[in-house]
Amino acid sequence: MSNEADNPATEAPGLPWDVQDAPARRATLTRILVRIAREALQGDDLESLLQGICNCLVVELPVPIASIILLDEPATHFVREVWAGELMLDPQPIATGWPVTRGASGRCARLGTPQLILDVDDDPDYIAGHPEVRSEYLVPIRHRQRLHGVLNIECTRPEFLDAEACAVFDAVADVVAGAIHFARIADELTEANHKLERLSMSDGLTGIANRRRFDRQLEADWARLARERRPLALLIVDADAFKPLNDALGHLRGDECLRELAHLCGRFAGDGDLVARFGGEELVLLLPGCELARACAIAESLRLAVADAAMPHPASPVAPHVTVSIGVSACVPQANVPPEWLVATADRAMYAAKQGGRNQVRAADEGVAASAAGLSQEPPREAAAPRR
Ligand SMILES: Nc1nc2c(ncn2[C@@H]2O[C@H](COP(=O)(O)OP(=O)(O)OP(=O)(O)O)[C@@H](O)[C@H]2O)c(=O)[nH]1
Repeated sequence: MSNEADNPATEAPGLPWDVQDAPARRATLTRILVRIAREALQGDDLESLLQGICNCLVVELPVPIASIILLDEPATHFVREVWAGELMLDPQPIATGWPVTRGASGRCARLGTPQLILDVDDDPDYIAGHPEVRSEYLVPIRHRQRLHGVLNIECTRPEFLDAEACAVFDAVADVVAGAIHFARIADELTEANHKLERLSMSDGLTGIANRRRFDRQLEADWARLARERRPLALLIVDADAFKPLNDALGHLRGDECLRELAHLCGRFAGDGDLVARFGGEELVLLLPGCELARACAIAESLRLAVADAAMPHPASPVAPHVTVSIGVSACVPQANVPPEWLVATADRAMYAAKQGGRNQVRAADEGVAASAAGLSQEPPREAAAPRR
């Protein structure tokens, strides 16, 4: 439920309404329509737009309560109410979900037709919201086939709800329906954009981050850790003899193997770390705050975990199961060195692991063995050229 504390409508109940003065009535109703159309076109967001419409109705007409009650998607419950005026009913029921089996508003939603109640005392479904209300008009807010809610107008003067006034409220409900429809389209577009953004950052085969996401994360972590003067480590994990695996067992089995490798890598990534598919059969782990010795230990544990998974590889020159070669690099980033330095050095280490016979971990800096901790943690002033 929504109502602004400083809502002008609550201070200005309906203006005098002369039933005899037809031209004046018509002028007022026309003015309302124009104002409401303007509100619908210019509202910043749906909530303030609906509030503006309710305020307008209460300020201009002998209407102590005007509300717009919105339905959930299957149209079985009212879930939100925007109102103006002097509502004396506890707003809580709507906030917790008001079924359409209750009240005159519920009847309007169920039947999908306007409900004109000329004497609220005679209506078995009417639930009092204000002691002076004598009549009520409820209009479904519908855009094409979709029912969005109900416009509720409560009056102190029964004669006010004549055919002309009801026709104006029907038009108001149409304007509200259009505004809700376009606001929901805008919400759906925003959601679709977020989904696209997520998709454009993930790898379709394995579901982990893709190269684009890795590049962004590397750049961001590099800049942040340069400021914090903390290390950043990178593991490049390359499946051994993957072409022979594909040739022997088929590409689908190769795909499955990549998914399993991605899953295994994920087991070694903590909060703030990133596992990504770098390309082809190469995966990467980016480990902010991690020094070379610890990164090498993680790489060794990962290598053993892959061996333990015992994925069959009948064509491997290394073992009867799938194995990986891992290159590790780590440094305290420097702002004047590009982050590609980390990739290039880890890549060279991975290449050294391949040259050394595969199924092993090598650390950066001339392919020194993984167990050799305490390597230089400072990147050179100029980035080494990437291998590819
Ligand atoms: N099934 C499958 N295979 C892929 C995918 N991406 C790349 N590959 C294959 O991975 C293989 C990589 O082969 P190479 O670069 O020659 O390396 P390798 O056979 O793994 O040999 P080493 O790396 O030297 O151990 C190629 O045959 C690619 O077709 C993928 O998404 N699915």
